Amino acid sequence: MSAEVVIEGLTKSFGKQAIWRDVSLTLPPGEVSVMLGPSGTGKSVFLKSMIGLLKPDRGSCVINGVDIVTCSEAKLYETRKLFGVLFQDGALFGSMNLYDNVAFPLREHTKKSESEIKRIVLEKLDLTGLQGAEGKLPGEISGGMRKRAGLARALVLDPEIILCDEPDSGLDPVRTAYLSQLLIDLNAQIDATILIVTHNINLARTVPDNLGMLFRKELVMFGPREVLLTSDEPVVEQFLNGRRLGPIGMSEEKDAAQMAREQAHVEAGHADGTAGEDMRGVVPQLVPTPGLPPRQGERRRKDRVMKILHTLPPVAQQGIIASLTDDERRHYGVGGARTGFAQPVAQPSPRPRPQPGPHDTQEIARVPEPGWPGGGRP
Ligand SMILES: Nc1ncnc2c1ncn2[C@@H]1O[C@H](COP(=O)(O)OP(=O)(O)OP(=O)(O)O)[C@@H](O)[C@H]1O
Repeated sequence: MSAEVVIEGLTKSFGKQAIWRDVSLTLPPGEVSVMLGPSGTGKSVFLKSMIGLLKPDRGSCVINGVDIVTCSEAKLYETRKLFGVLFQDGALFGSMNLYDNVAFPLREHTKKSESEIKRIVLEKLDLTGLQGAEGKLPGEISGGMRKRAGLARALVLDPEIILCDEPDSGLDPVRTAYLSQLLIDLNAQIDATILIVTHNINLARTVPDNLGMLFRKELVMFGPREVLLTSDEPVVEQFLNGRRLGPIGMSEEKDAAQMAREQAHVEAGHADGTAGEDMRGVVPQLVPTPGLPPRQGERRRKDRVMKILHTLPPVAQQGIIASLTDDERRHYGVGGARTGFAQPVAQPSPRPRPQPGPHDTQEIARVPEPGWPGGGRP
């Protein structure tokens, strides 16, 4: 089960400090989205605003027909039950073992019997790879296990929407890779709408269907992963490449003079702190572990993205088409037969900026019809 989240004109400030303004985006049902942004751009504030823990100044956030910005306390309480939230530190109670931590929302919010609670808790611990660890205290387990326990607890009320605040923070790259796979597997199993806030470039490049970025108190972009992964937008490019060179500074945005000085420094042959490779391009997205069902959100996303394909920059279109199977290409009426596995989109250098205006009509998808080849369509 999954819900759509429609956010329009959301604006938040604390006193005179504006955090972000006029944020509008839709989290499509059952799809995985990632929100990027330098530290302090208000990503956590955004998540808290989505569940009504913080009150935005204006705008709306509509879930199943309920605007959580303006609804009554009672409606807000009801709507919050649709959410499972993984906080940065797992937010576990230190004095409770994992079993009791995971059981907590069920004991608080439902009238389920202890035997029913046991069944659910053990199922969620199993789902997150924590079987056998139920007797441990949070202080006795690793950071990765704490994250997974936080995720198990976020799942017990069968959420339609899962929010994850920096699920990778404090984890090594290998544990982060496992966690990324876990999120995709969970999405395949429960079809929840997922929003992940992260700084992790690898996770951002391989996990989500959609990517967004907050910067300069605004939502710079939000859209299909292929659009941001191939974007020329300086702040997106800088962030996804983890470069010093670009508009994002150490504490805040840079001024033009500082950017020009840094550009000259790099042009003079000095390193800018990265391995030097250009990480732009559409890399293959993670798929569910073999044996799990296909992601319904991914299937729906293909239909959705192919309908808007002609509105996207050509290089993003190319990335989307490259990821389709031959059957899918025939179904959507795009491109020729597939010659190999989806390749990262090669970027000519220097890369021309996407031009507004009509795109190659060969690459424009027709609206999909019912009757998906090979079945399995929701
Ligand atoms: N309850 C609050 N009252 C006042 N200011 C707050 C409150 N919560 C957050 N802020 C401010 O809002 C800004 C954004 O904070 P937030 O934690 O959302 O950033 P972030 O993008 O998640 O950062 P990071 O990536 O470092 O976790 C910060 O300047 C912070 O001090």
